Amino acid sequence: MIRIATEQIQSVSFDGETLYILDQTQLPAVTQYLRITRIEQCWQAIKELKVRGAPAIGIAAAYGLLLGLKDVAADGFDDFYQGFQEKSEYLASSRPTAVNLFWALNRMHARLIAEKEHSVEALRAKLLQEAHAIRAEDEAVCRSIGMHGLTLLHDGMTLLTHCNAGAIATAKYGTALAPVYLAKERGWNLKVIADETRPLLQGSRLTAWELTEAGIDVTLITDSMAAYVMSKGWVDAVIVGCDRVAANGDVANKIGTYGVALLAKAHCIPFYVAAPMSTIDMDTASGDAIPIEEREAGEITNGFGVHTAPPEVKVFNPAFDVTPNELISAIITEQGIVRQPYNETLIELFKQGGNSGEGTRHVES
Ligand SMILES: CSC[C@H]1O[C@H](OP(=O)(O)O)[C@H](O)[C@@H]1O
Repeated sequence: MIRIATEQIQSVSFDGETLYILDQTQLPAVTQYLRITRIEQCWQAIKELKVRGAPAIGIAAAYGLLLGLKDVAADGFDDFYQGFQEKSEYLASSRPTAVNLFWALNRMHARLIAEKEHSVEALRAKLLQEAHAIRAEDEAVCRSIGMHGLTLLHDGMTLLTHCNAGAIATAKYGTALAPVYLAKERGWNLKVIADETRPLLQGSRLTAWELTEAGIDVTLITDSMAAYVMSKGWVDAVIVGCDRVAANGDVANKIGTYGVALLAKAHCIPFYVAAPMSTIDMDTASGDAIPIEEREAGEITNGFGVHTAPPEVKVFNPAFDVTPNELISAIITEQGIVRQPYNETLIELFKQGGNSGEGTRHVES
């Protein structure tokens, strides 16, 4: 195994010509970066979870759009805009649940419209600026989520998390794991219990890897052990990421999150969701309107190349589930922490200047 400090890792970066993506399907055994020069490669990397995690998907899509626009030979705005629409809608078809994909594409669209008086050459430069801004802001957003998250925690706590909402799912720090990284900076000793998170094992392959690399105390468990460790009193709080927060506070996150939330409720354990404002979708009223991605059967019947079920067996493989807002103790955002009633507190948050991308809805999930 190649051991490098996680702070050196950049899940997504762009040098103006090439998009570099940390291939998360190869972790933890191999740390390798994909060199992406075509929009089709970006689409495939998102679809196959080579780049994954709502913020990282949005950042990759913003850069992937720039790669696609290299194929758009346009002298005037109208031709360029048509090409932009086509490339944006193509990227929007890669995965349906993580709203950051659409938020990032909408934000690039808003910048294009705002700058429409400029030449096509200038527009390309301004869209590159916007994509870099999306990435740079995400790093600051995640650090701020970490700072706010720390106000809910104290030294010596043990947190249970599900899936991976860590540094590699974002520009840096992560969302759910941001408080863990900042706690280490502060000299605290937080412990993490990580669900392996079937079927794609983001917890064992990614969270356990990230935290081990960072020298943070992490214990890996199977998803089915979460109830037992809670019953033993070993979990002080649960903290997870999200892929889309509806306007009423319902949260779509990796499959299995809903069950963890029910377990936390049963054991009177706080259940926190770390959510960048870019993942809060005020256009979606409640969780039942969030599109849930269904993925191929092979991820379950022969995950990682090992046949563990008859190949002809029927399979249901939703990649996400929805945790009803009443199971969520608090939502941690970069602008602060909100609690029930979420249908009111989330609106207040955006009135304070949230970055929802509303009003620029151009690609729909
Ligand atoms: C910081 S977003 C992390 C979020 O995204 C993951 O989904 P996937 O691995 O399919 O991209 C998971 O739901 C995480 O909580």
